[in-house]
Amino acid sequence: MAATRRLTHSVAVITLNNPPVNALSYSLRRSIIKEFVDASKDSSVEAIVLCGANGKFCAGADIKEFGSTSVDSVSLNHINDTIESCKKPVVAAIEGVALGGGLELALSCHYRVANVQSLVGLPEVLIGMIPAAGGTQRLPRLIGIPAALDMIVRGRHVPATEALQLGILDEVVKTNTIDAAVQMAMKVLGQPLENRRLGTLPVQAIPNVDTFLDTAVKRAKGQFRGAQAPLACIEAVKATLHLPFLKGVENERVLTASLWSTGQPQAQQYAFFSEREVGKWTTPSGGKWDKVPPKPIQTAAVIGLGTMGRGIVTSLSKANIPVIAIEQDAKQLDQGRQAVNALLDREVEKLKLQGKTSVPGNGLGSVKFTVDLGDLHSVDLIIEAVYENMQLKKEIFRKLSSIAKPDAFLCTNTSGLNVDEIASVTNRPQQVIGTHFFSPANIMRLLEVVRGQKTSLTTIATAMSLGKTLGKVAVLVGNCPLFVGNRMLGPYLEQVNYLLEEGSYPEEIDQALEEFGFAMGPCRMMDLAGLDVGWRSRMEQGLTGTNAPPGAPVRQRNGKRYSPLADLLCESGRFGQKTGKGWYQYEKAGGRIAKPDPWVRDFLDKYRRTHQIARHQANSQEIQDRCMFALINEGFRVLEDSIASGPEDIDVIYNNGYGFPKHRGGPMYYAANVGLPKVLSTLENYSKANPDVPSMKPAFLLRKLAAVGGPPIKEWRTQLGNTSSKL
Ligand SMILES: CC/C=C\CC(=O)SCCNC(=O)CCNC(=O)[C@H](O)C(C)(C)COP(=O)(O)OP(=O)(O)OC[C@H]1O[C@@H](n2cnc3c(N)ncnc32)[C@H](O)[C@@H]1OP(=O)(O)O
Repeated sequence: MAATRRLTHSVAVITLNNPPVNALSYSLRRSIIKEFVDASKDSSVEAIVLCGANGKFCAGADIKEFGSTSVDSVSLNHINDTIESCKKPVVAAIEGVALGGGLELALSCHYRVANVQSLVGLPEVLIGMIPAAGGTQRLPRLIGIPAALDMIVRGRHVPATEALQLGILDEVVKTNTIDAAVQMAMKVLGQPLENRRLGTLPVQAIPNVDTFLDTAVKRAKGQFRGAQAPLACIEAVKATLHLPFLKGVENERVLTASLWSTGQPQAQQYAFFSEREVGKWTTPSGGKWDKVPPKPIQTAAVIGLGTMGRGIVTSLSKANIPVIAIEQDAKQLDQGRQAVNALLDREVEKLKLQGKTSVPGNGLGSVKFTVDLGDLHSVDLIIEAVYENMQLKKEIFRKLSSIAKPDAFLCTNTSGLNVDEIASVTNRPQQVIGTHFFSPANIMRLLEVVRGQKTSLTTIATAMSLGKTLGKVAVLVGNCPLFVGNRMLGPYLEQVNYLLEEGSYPEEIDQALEEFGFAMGPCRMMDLAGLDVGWRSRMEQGLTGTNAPPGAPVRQRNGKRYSPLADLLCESGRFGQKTGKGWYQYEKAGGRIAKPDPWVRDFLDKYRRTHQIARHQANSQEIQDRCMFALINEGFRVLEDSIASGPEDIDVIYNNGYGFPKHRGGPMYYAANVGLPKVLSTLENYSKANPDVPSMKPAFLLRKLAAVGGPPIKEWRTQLGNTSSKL
């Protein structure tokens, strides 16, 4: 971890070296300032270039050091001020990334030259912080308030070509970035530096700035639901209008301290590192992510071009993997082709915006559409994405056994069916694995990789590596009904139904959980997913419809409480958005604007009267507690069953697949934060009052952890002890 210095002509080239991303750790910062001060004093040096080792400029402050004391004696602000005030020209040579403190360092240089492939940005907001080394003060002075605010509040990684247009960069080159920076440094020798010192410049005035900022605050409140960092970012940028530079930087410090006291940065940083940890999978048999090499996937196929299949084809093509897309007849193939082509056209537009049009074939893998399964004989990996029907899936896997080449991997995109049962009909169960994509599959980041009993380590490694190639966060889970995410959703939605029965209306429940921070409340989510999906499954399980036990009480099944509300809605043709009616009404079938429906209120009121249920209108806190604690309790059971290997895995699944607010870290991190004894006692109270709701009976592991005072989440794994692992 050091900065090194060499001389090229009369230019000192200082290289940041702290693998893997040259994060600005305390020791790197110390070394930078030493090399920089030496270079500025050295009379043989006329100019200075700052660059990063291993093709990366710098990914910012070392996040691992946040919260630790005694590392602030060489602050990044001090380095930046020293660089900016240097009398010799300083040029940043940006390769790979210049993010967070990395871009702030570059902004304090007098010039910036970047490689065309590089990305710049101030993504601190994504880890619950604001840029606090002058970034909120220098960037608006360079590119104006609107463009700076957009970058800072969204934490966007901006491609070099766009950064050049915005005025962040002075030059973009295809190769030899450091040489180009040295050339730039020599070219500007002798030119005045005053107007290159961003901290000394005024910020450009914009008309109606107050209205503009108020709108930004309103938008951020709506979009980020309870996350404080986006609001603090706006506050920090606003300061450029009325505070001199140094006061603005001091304000950054105050805002950072105040953010830290909310606990949100800690939660988001936990989420950041958890996403990286889940890639480092292990299995009880000794399989490990860095010991088992994945097989390269050069070609892939997707069977079924419904909503999921279309997204998966697009995702593979985006990753430049040639895909064969299969449907069962010409009509459905044609519909699928049109839908996929529309999605791919949008991807091309995005690539154009990123200046990547020069990549051969636009950087997208080719897609061949066919109805002939025989075309799959030479592909490396096949993803079946037909609808959730075990018999249909088995029929396809039987056929694939004889068609696919012997070493091809067979994946099933199921949201909860038994992967072992599907694998059992093939001649290669060791090469069968579940790949549970989330809709829309070309956008959603989560991939649950479901390991069957016979799935080989190579198959796991290959599926996990494919997830990474597709830009997803892949989490290895065990095989049980509904896996992790959907299994936990069961008790959560059960509570939603009970709250509706007891007297809450859909919009009240959604409001409470959206206030909690969920991207979408559960009733809107059910409407979006389609209420008929659960209804069919309940019919198959014999809980409702013609298979239901004759004479069963309406609100009980097998001695447990049961809510028939969603069944009744489906029986009256209300399947959600697709039919224009569900828990809400929509402007048309397929419409997206949810409006409270008087019909639903009337239906719920009548239902309560029929079943003589006294109305209990739960407040937001009760709604949040019951739904969240039901979800968390099932999370503990998932851990007990070793379906997920740790709480981080569950949190990553919920943050990336279910719209859980990242500023709360994830459901299990939230539980640790609330305090496990409190979660336990709330569940115990509910359970005592409602013995017919077994999902709320506190999980054994929750009791065990609460009994030792609720240790920090990092220690939970050691408490898991010997479980019969499904991983
Ligand atoms: C006064 C305060 C001043 C400044 C504030 C800041 O600068 S806050 C930090 C702002 N920067 C960021 O938020 C960037 C975070 N990193 C990323 O977005 C990605 O890691 C990156 C750089 C785009 C690289 O992505 P890639 O997919 O290539 O790799 P991966 O994410 O797996 O990261 C590789 C390993 O590097 C570790 N790491 C990344 N960034 C940091 C960081 N800033 N500090 C510490 N460590 C970092 C990451 O955890 C990975 O570690 P590993 O042990 O290999 O899992």
